[in-house]
Amino acid sequence: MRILKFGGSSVGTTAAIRQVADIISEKKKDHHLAVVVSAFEGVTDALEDAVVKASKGDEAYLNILTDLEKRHNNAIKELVSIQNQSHTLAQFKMMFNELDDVLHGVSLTRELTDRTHDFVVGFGERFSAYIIRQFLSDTGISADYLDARKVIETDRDFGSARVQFDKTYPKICDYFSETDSDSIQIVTGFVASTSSGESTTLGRGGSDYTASLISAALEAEAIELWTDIEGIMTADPGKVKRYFVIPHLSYEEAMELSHFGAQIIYPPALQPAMKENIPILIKNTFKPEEEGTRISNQSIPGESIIKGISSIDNITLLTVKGSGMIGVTGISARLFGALADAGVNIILITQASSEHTISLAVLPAQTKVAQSAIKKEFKYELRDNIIDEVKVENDLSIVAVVSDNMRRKPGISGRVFQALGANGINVVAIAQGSSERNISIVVDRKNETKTLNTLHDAFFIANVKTVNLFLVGVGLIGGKLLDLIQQQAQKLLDDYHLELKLAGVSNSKKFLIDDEGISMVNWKERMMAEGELADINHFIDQMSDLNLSNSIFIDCTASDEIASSYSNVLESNISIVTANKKANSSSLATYEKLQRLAFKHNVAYLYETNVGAGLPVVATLKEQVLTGDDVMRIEGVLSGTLSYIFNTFDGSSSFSEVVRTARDKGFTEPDPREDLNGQDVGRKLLILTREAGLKLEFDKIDIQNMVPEKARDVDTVEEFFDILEEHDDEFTKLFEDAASNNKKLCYIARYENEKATVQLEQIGSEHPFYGLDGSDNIVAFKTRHYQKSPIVVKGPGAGADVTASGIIADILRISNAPSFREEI
Ligand SMILES: NC(=O)C1=CN([C@@H]2O[C@H](COP(=O)(O)OP(=O)(O)OC[C@H]3O[C@@H](n4cnc5c(N)ncnc54)[C@H](OP(=O)(O)O)[C@@H]3O)[C@@H](O)[C@H]2O)C=CC1
Ligand SMILES: N[C@@H](CC=O)C(=O)O
Ligand code: NA
Repeated sequence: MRILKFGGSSVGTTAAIRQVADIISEKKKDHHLAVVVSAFEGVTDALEDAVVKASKGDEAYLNILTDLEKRHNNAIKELVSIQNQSHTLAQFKMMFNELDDVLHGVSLTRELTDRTHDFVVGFGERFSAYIIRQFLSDTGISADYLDARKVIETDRDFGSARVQFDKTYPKICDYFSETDSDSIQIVTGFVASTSSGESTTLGRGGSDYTASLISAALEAEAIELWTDIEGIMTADPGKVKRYFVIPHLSYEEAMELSHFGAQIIYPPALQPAMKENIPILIKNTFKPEEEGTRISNQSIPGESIIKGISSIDNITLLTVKGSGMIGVTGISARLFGALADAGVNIILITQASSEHTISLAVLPAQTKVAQSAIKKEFKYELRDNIIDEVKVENDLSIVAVVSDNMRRKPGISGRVFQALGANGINVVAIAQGSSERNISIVVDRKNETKTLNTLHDAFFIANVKTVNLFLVGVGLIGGKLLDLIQQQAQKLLDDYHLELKLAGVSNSKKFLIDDEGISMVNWKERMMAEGELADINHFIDQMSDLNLSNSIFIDCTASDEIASSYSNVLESNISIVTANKKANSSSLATYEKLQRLAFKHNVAYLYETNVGAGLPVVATLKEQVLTGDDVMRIEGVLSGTLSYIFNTFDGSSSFSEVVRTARDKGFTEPDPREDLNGQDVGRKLLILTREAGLKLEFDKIDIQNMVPEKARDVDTVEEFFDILEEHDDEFTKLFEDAASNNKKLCYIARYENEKATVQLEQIGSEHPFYGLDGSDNIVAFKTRHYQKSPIVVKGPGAGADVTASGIIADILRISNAPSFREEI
């Protein structure tokens, strides 16, 4: 025998009922069936509303009745064959008159007892079971109507009646043994009766309870709960986009998950079935081909470590704390006793092993009651300061990670907290049941969704991890970055399960933020059409309000304004990758503050492309310093532009033409004067000295400016080029002077003995920088460990490709930084 139960939404429309009939006719080929049905969707609520209105003398209850009668009559007309319609309508009319009479009585007496209430709200199931039975018979499926009041007996505690198992089970067995086993019993869910035949109801999860009781009595092979969702999900689909259906859960896991918010089943209702080890299947009426979720004690091979992640959106944390609690027996007994007496439902408890604090989570509606119960119980301890005030923290959520498979398995909680830490999520409290089946984490309510997504990504490793990119500046470098990401997208997805999603984008005119993602192809059209006027503060506000896990802010501008907003980004627990050197080359205080903020908020602040574009210059130096080495000298050609210019300029074309070519090749700053005036190189040298642990300010660097005086203050780059042309001869002369000495020109940055200089030099063939080619950068670090032969990094140090790939490398460093994706 298999028990099928169809919930309200599965019988909500006549189309749905036809679907139910199809499922039954399919199932009956292989199994003996009994079918429990709920009231049509919304009917129980309408009955409740009607009886409450009637009890207040509100005549509107009559309208509700009329609507209910119409709805059921229409269903009969649509579903029941012509020859059986008048009979069914007549039977239905009799039931309906009974309801009408009771409500009329309630409206006259203005009195609503629990007993009457139970009687009225149970009509919905009687209506639906009756109609469905008739419909099935008409479609050739032999079916009987069973009013469960005949077989399920409860006590007389109307409103919250308890099932009398010793009476109920024999009644069910007797009834079924006497019925024709070829005929399917269509059973009213939710309703029961007392020994003297008065109607009662089974409370929350009522129809599940009916199915569960019948299955336990008949020792059924399984229960199928047919509903409008595909099963129990790994997480709430409203909060986690990449949820999926959990194929299998143990009874205990199902209970843990539903305790923490996954309200698909109501475990107490399924207790009779669980006790008998009867498997429970959750299936979708509208997608019967889907596997659904199976709840049983037999696990399936290859199950994931974590089964599901659920949450309670709004809780209050009460903390009782005080030195007087240490070593004193009976404190917690008194605390929980007092709360139980006050009817407070405690969702989570955590106690420090020092016994100094006990924290407990309750629903906000119970905060006041809980607080005053505690105050009353510990009146004297509070007066004598043995116990401090009861601390109340509002606007918190509990997120629970649930699985049997994490029992006795080390590393799970490590993985949980590593993932949370990597996303800047602060943990307010933690509890783990000794069953090790559940790790519960209390977080700020604003972080609930982020926490769910972070943990979901961290554990369901077969799934893809999404990194949300917020890109400001989509010129040469930013544009190339988007191109390269697109080119790499499939590989990153296939090999690393990594999706780089553009969640925000801005240029100097507009910005657009969309957590669903922005196409990297037509971002511009969309941003210009839908975006808001560019405003970095609004951009950052919206980005942090979204609070997406794995967010990275990328700066591909050369703007001071954007650079000065980094602290806001880091304070929002969002990592930064920047090609813009302005922040790191501003005051030392700012540089140090940003490092501190990144550390404090446990996010990354990476800027490899600040020096030598994609070349591993910053990382090399950083690692050297971390190992305890001291930097004695930094020397290098740090400008791709200037390297290109002086490697190419041989007098055959004019200097200004060579500069234009460098610009066209994408080597220069947005304004090439920043290269020629030495500022860009100065910034890079400054950044390197700071990475080396030296405390330098920009104005301490002696920089040779090669921009002709007249060209320094003109407004546009074109005007600059015009003036530069007028000075071509001066540069030709510089070249010729060097050539006559058998030397070449080289613009060198150097730090040694507390002196920092950036200047044009003549170097001979013996110099290690002499052989530089194209836009090559070279940097040599002479350190305590590398004195004789310095560490040298060399290669193309400017251009869109190398810079964009350097930015991607930083993004990947952040994305893969935590090792929680490795299978334990
Ligand atoms: N070229 C190279 O080889 C290397 C460059 N870099 C650095 O990369 C950065 C970008 O250079 P590049 O791509 O050539 O510059 P571009 O001038 O081509 O692009 C700059 C982008 O920033 C946008 N922008 C400017 N100000 C703002 C603002 N306030 N708010 C929002 N967006 C703004 C511009 O908007 P709009 O499109 O509206 O003008 C443009 O999209 C620079 O900091 C540079 O130093 C680093 C290493 C190597
Ligand atoms: N303009 C710069 C670009 C890299 O930072 C250069 O030429 O090196
Ligand atoms: Na670099």
